[in-house]
Amino acid sequence: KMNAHKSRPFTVFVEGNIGSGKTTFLEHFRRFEDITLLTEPVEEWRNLKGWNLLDLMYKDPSKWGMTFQSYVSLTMLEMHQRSTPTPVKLMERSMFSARYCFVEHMMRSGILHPAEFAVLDEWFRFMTNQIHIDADLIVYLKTTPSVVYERIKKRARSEEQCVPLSYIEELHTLHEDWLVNRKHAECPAPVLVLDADLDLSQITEEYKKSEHQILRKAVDVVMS
Ligand SMILES: Cc1cc2cn([C@H]3C[C@H](O)[C@@H](CO)O3)c(=O)nc2[nH]1
Repeated sequence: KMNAHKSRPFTVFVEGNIGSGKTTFLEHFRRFEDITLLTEPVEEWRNLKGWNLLDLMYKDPSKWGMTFQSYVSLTMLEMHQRSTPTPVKLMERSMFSARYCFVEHMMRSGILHPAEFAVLDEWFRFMTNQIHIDADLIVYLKTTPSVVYERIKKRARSEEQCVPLSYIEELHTLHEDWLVNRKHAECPAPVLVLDADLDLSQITEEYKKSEHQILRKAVDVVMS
C-alpha cells in the first residue's frame, strides 16, 4: 500500500463524449485500494430537492441551461475539493470539461445568453485561479460520434433520448480542440488518448495501457 507523502493526491481526469465509456473505465479501477474513484454526480443533477435539472435542461435548454451548468459547476468543484485518503484520485469529468465542452457548446449554439455565459466564465476563472484543481494526467476516451450516438440510444437514459447526432458531433469537436489540439492553456496536464470506440471485450487491453501509466506515475509522485 503506497503511503501518500503528498498533501495532494495524483489526480486524473477521465474525459470523453457522452457514451464514451467513462463510468465503465472508472469501474475498471474499483479493485485498486490506492485509488479513490469520483464518478460524475448525475444523480445529484437528476434530483436536487426533487427537481430533475438534467431533464429540465434537455427539455428546455435555453430556459434551464444556466441553472443546470451552475449546479454542475458546484458539484464538480465539490469533487475537486474533496480530500481523498489515497495517493491517487480518479475523477469522471472536471470543471474544465464543464467550461470548455458543455458551457462552450451552449454559448456557441445560443442556448446561453452572452450575459449568462459571461457569469459562468467569471465563476470558472475565479475558481481555477483561486483553487488548485489541476490534473496530473487526463485520460481522454476518444470516440467517433456515430459510435457513441448508437450507445446512447442503446443505454436509453431517458433524458438523453432526444439528443441529436449533431450535438454529439459538436461535443466531439470541442473535446478534440481541448485535448488533442490543446487550444486551452489553463489545463496543461498531459493527455493519454485511448481508443474508446472499441467494444467492451477489446477495450480491456486499452485500459491496461492506461493502468500502467497511471500507477507508474502515481508511484513516481508518491515516492518522489
Ligand atoms: C462537467 C459536465 C458534465 C456534464 C454532463 N452533461 C450531460 C451529458 C449527459 O447527458 C449527462 C451525464 O453526463 O449530463 C451536461 O450537459 N453538462 C455537463 N458538464
